[in-house]
Amino acid sequence: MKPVVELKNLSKTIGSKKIIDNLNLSLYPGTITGFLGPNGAGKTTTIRMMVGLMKQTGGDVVIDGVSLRDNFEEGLSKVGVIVENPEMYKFMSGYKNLVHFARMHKNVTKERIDEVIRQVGMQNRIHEKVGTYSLGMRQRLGLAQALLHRPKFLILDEPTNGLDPAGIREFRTYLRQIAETEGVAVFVSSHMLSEIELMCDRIAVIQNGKLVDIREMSETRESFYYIEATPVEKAKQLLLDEGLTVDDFNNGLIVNVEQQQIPGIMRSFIAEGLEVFAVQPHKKTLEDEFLEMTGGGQIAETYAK
Ligand SMILES: Nc1ncnc2c1ncn2[C@@H]1O[C@H](COP(=O)(O)OP(=O)(O)OP(=O)(O)O)[C@@H](O)[C@H]1O
Repeated sequence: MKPVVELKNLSKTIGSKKIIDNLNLSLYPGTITGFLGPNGAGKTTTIRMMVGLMKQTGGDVVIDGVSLRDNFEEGLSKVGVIVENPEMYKFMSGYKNLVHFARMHKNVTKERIDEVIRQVGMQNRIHEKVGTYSLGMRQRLGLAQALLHRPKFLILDEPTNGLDPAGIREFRTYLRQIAETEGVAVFVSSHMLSEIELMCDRIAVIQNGKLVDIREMSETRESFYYIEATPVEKAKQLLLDEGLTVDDFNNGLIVNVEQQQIPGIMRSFIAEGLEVFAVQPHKKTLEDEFLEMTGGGQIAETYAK
């Protein structure tokens, strides 16, 4: 599939500090890519360069074949942006706001305005004043606004900040439908790993200005089991002797092992006089994986918020 957006050796140096270091990343139509990284990793700087708010010191951003370095305005005309709290006129209806924003672009028809309203499920409330909308509705109106000019690429920075779980779910559902029907490449930066896990098809992880991982969410994760047996030290040693990777977890152990190996392990435990209390599959969350990729530590605290 041809990418809609390509970051090509994108770099940003401020003073003597390399904040973004040769970033290469492609985003594809109809695909939602999450952008993760600990505080200070360089997400905001990358996004600012992708939407033309900051100039790169090296490399390029290419959107639908158009280089931001060479054809800045044409490239930017293909981008739709949603920031945390979209600016709306509260005293005007949602509809009038959209009409107002439509004037900022060429060729946005009345039919297109009606279409984006349907896409975000706002038909019933669109003629009411924005001041009466919930945060979730304002966010969806922001999404409609960003879509007016049929962007090829939609970028969302912390899109669900402040939304309640129902609002988050609604936003996610609409975003998914829009990515598919409009064929836009979506790029979402968020601190909420559980949300990224539900919303995205793939994730890109940045740390110290470098891309450290890109992976598909559908990629099968490795198989882990939680095993609780006493004495735990003896159990751990037996597993290590088998050449398995073992971590302490609560009162037991997390073991990287395939299901078919479990009966053999249980037989050896019993032969060695161990008492087994629990054996159950252990699903690693994106958070577990993220902390492993980026080294945990202070990052764990950052993400515990
Ligand atoms: N104008 C600047 N001058 C010097 N350093 C800067 C400047 N802007 C950003 N930085 C540094 O660049 C690094 C990346 O910052 P950036 O805001 O892009 O990170 P981030 O991943 O968005 O972090 P957060 O999750 O905290 O928002 C940080 O170390 C920051 O201190």
